[in-house]
Amino acid sequence: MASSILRRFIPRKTTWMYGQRMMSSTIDVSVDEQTGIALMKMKRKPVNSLNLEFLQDIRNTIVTLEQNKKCKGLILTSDVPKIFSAGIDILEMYQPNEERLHNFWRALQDMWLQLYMTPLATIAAINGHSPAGGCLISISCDYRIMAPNYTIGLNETLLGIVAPFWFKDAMCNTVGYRETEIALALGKLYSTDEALQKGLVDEVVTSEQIMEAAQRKMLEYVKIPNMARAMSKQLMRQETADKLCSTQDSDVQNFVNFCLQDKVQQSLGFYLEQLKKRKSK
Ligand SMILES: CCCCCCCCCC/C=C\CC(=O)SCCNC(=O)CCNC(=O)[C@H](O)C(C)(C)COP(=O)(O)OP(=O)(O)OC[C@H]1O[C@@H](n2cnc3c(N)ncnc32)[C@H](O)[C@@H]1OP(=O)(O)O
Repeated sequence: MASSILRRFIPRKTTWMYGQRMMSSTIDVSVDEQTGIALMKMKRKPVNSLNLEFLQDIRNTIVTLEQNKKCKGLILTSDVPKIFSAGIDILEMYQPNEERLHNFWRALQDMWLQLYMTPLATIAAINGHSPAGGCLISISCDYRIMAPNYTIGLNETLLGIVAPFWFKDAMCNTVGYRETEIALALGKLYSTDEALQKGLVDEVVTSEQIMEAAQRKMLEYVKIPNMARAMSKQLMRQETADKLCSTQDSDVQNFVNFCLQDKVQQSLGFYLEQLKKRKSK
């Protein structure tokens, strides 16, 4: 179902398959062939930040699962305690190599298109903080369950950068225009309870219960006739995905030009320093 545009790029082969288990250095995947449910655990320490290779691994894994006739649903979670994903690896944007910067953004676009449009049912079990790119992964799933006392949101403006239009579109599709407008301007990181109240997540359960809750909800999804469920998702999402598909090259160029600006580099450097200082306090 994912359009042929989404399949233009052959992902790197860094994921190994052993029976129903797939492994890479940053991802652990198992598939329960009885239920048709796959579990993907992100494990890029220390904070599951999204660098080029990790993004390629995530996409590669989704493609492989889509090709597995027995797999119908995918639960995405983190193996890193208290952090779902810290979003983009800021070191990819700070003092970058220009060619790698191009490839990095392309990999982010491709991962997003694959996840957003996958015919698999997807549930994010958000068992830790989920800022920026972590929030994007969450809102690209069909359903979100979050554990208490964490934060989630598109906080890009706090770093002196801007969420691209497709982050904005995915957010708008989840919480609506006005809430997105406020969230983006303020770089708002929602607490779990606020996120539930605004519809950014669908359910809150304790960390101990989150996997069971995700499995339970996923069984509901995979019970629905596959094609009808996948086509209803396409109906809701294709327009948003097409907007990026038709402008991928210019979006890469805009991102690269934006990142290379002195002001943006200064902001990123300052933000990285703050992160380190916060740690030493
Ligand atoms: C015309 C317009 C064109 C369009 C332009 C587009 C512009 C770009 C758009 C970019 C889109 C998305 C952006 C992002 O995703 S940016 C990333 C945003 N993420 C964050 O702000 C999260 C920052 N991190 C934290 O808040 C915390 O680390 C945490 C996740 C809450 C975890 O806290 P912790 O106390 O458990 O761990 P901490 O000690 O802070 O971190 C451990 C080490 O990890 C480093 N680190 C944390 N986050 C990142 C990251 N995102 N990238 C790289 N490195 C990160 C941190 O510095 C520590 O490192 P060290 O051990 O000190 O070396």
